[in-house]
Amino acid sequence: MNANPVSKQDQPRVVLSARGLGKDFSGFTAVNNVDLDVHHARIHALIGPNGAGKTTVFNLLTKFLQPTRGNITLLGTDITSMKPDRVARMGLVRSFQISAVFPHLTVLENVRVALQRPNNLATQFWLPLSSLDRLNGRADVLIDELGLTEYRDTRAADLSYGRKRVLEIATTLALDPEVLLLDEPMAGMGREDVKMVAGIIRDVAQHRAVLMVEHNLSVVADICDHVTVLARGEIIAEGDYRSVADDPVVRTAYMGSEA
Ligand SMILES: Nc1ncnc2c1ncn2[C@@H]1O[C@H](COP(=O)(O)OP(=O)(O)OP(=O)(O)O)[C@@H](O)[C@H]1O
Repeated sequence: MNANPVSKQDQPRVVLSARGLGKDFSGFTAVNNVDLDVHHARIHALIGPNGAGKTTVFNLLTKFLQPTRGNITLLGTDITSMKPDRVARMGLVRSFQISAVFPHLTVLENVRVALQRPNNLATQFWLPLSSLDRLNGRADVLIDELGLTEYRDTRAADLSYGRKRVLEIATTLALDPEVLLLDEPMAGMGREDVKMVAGIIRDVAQHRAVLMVEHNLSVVADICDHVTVLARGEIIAEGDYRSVADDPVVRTAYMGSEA
């Protein structure tokens, strides 16, 4: 598999897949028989009512949890028994709901710190910050890509909540992932921020796969190419948003919930 950006005309290729994925917690089956194919340059949503098993699936894919059953393949390699850090280095990176940015550093400094990691500078803490100047070029490209140029020298603490989330996505992209997992990227955001972050995710997905858990179904309808619906740990429907939203099985599963 190559890691080069692929133009939109190219056939979407599967970069992450799961087969027969399952997880039991002391006899309770939280996830069962989940098959998933995540494609390059597509946004794939994982939705479902509370307790459906979405977070557990994320934890299984990123290897924070070991599956009870099934297997997971990333870029053609079986990662079922791998440790999370190795999986992240292979290109499967998760952006956490709780922002992982340093509040007292500027946008530029935060992105530079994130860029140290793939450059193996992370252990060289004694280096002065100025020695990271050579990372400025790449940092600026990333900052520009995510629409943060005008906030380059703003401390993360002074950004709006939405921009903080974008900065957090920028630090995740510093690892140049092939697959980006976003855990409720719109959680707690106002309408304008939701619109802005949705646009950013769409841009980001031009060159990589995005799998996101999202409760905001209008965002899912707007930006997601493919939707998988989980209920009680199992897939009950999948397809484009319209087809799953019209599915009576999905409507029943969401009854009394947000749909
Ligand atoms: N470590 C655990 N031990 C026992 N049960 C667990 C554990 N983690 C999750 N569960 C159970 O597994 C089921 C699925 O939980 P999960 O958090 O994956 O759902 P979810 O779809 O992400 O829910 P939400 O939308 O509310 O975040 C729930 O019934 C939950 O209580």
